[in-house]
Order: sequence, then C-alpha cells, then structure tokens
Amino acid sequence: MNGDELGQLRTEIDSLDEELIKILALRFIATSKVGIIKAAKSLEAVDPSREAIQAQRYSVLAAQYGVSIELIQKVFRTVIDEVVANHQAIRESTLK
Ligand SMILES: C=C(O[C@@H]1C=C(C(=O)O)C=C[C@H]1O)C(=O)O
Repeated sequence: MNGDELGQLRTEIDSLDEELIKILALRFIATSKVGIIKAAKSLEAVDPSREAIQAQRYSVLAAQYGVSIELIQKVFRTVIDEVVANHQAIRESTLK
C-alpha cells in the first residue's frame, strides 16, 4: 500500500463517518417526534416489545452485511438508551 492509497482510504473513511453522523442526526430528529407523540398520549418512554423486534432485525442485517452482531447490538443499545433518556426528559417537561 502506498501513501496515496492510505490517503484515499482515509478520505473515504472521513466521508463515511460524516454520513453516519448525518444519519444518526436524522434518526434523532425522527425519534424526538416519536417522544413528543408518546408524551402527549401518556405512553411509556421505553417500548420493550418494539426494541425486541428491532434487535432481531439488527442481527439479521448485521449478518447480511458481514458486520459483528455484538458490535451492532452494542451500537444500537447506546443509541436507543440515549433516545429513551430523551423521551423521559420530554415526558417530564410536559408533566410540569
Ligand atoms: C423511538 C421509540 O422509543 C424508544 C426508542 C426506540 C428507538 O430508538 O428505536 C425504540 C423503542 C422505544 O424504547 C419508539 O417507541 O418507537
């Protein structure tokens, strides 16, 4: 591998990282809207049955794309925990 290839690969990685962050931002916008709807309907912040279905799907997709299932589950656990904390905050702010 020459220096040119290394540089090109790092440029590709930087661009993919930006896409990941952009997609996460879009996901948080969508989940915030869900949080507002759930707070308005007095629904719990956490939905374990929905999360179980998603976890199943993440495993299938991880296998399909050849990515570690454990890694994907950990990444989404971190993201979903953040969403749930955000939903709890929305719920508490609407109760006041
Ligand atoms: C977004 C929701 O709220 C929570 C967060 C989820 C997520 O980030 O995907 C899934 C289920 C819920 O525990 C939802 O209920 O759909």
